[in-house]
Amino acid sequence: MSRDQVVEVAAERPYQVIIGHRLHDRIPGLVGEDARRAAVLHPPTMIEAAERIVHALDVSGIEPVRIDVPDGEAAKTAQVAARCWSVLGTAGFTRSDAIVGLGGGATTDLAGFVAATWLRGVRYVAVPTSLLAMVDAAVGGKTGINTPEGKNLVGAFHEPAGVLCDLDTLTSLPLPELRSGLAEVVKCGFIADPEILSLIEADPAVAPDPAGEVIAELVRRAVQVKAGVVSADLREATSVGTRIGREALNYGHTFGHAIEQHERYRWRHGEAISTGMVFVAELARHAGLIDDALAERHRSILASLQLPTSYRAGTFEALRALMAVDKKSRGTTLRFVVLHGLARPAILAGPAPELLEAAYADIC
Ligand SMILES: NC(=O)c1ccc[n+]([C@@H]2O[C@H](COP(=O)([O-])OP(=O)(O)OC[C@H]3O[C@@H](n4cnc5c(N)ncnc54)[C@H](O)[C@@H]3O)[C@@H](O)[C@H]2O)c1
Ligand SMILES: O=C(O)C(=O)C[C@@H](O)[C@H](O)[C@H](O)COP(=O)(O)O
Ligand SMILES: [Zn+2]
Repeated sequence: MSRDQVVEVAAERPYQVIIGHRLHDRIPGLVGEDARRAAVLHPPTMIEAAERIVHALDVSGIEPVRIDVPDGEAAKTAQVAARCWSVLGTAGFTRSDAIVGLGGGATTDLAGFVAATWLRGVRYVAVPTSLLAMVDAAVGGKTGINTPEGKNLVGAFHEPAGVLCDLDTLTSLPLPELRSGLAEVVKCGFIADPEILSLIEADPAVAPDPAGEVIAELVRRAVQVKAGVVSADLREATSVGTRIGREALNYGHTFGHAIEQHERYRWRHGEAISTGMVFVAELARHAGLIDDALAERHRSILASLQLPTSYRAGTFEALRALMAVDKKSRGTTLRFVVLHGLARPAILAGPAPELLEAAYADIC
């Protein structure tokens, strides 16, 4: 892709997702004219990119404050958020100052949360560096941290001022992380844009190539799906009966989040969501909502990307308990995002235990 692509997000505060190359110079502009300081939160893997951003801020007359956070899921804790607040307080961050989140989805979730909570909300710029963060985590304003009881249980909706997806950064991303990001891309294919599935099925081996044309098209399409959904239902408030808004983006996540926590975050998010999508496809098949071919398409496309499609037997009770704290639950009723057909997401509330057990047996 030679030119930058721009996807507009028309939520409460409209902003752009820019997908392209060498985008870091745009950060000072997004941080805003009023900002005197900007904090750059990043994991150890992103130190060189962080230094470049720090330099760009500095020459623009914005005082940079670099905040090193732990890698991956270890960043999404109350303790790490509290350390960030402490740095901001010591540096005298005011409401006109800004936060930049540079890294994978774990970092952008934390950075967005710190921006949402510092002084009840300051400007936030997302600079996702993993495929998963570009296509999903950095777009849409869901920010948050985990608690010992579950995934993403504390958070806020806080939209970024802009999102910069610099495809050049994907060249250093390890292949398993690229594959993990593709799970969320496949999710967008099943819930809204089947052309994504066709593009991957045409040649699954080229999909994760960070320098390829296909990945650029997949990023654009997945961001477009996410932008469309969050523009219509930012706060995940549209859900009447089986009608569904933002909850559609949670496809595969009820079971997937339970796996992540059960595995103490040793599975990547996309890997857990991959198995979660196969589980929920089997659930929909047993409920008579989709046919065998559509359920099988989940397995085949995810397996072709070398993503997991199964899980250990003998863990259902533990996973069932973890699913109970999913944000889609109401009282004691589990609610799953299912398909009623390709690109027709809906809610299945309170499926019978036999259906859940049959779907679990299918993935063991
Ligand atoms: N807020 C949302 O809407 C949303 C959506 C999807 C996922 N998420 C969250 O995102 C997280 C998963 O994101 P992730 O898969 O990016 O995981 P991650 O942030 O843990 O990043 C994965 C690994 O890749 C490394 N990395 C990132 N960019 C790199 C690069 N360019 N080069 C080399 N290494 C790089 C990271 O340091 C880390 O080790 C989960 O916590 C998930 O819950 C949030
Ligand atoms: O943006 C959304 O909405 C999503 O559900 C996207 C998911 O891919 C993402 O993993 C999100 O963090 C899950 O949110 P949660 O509300 O289930 O914690
Ligand atoms: Zn996800």
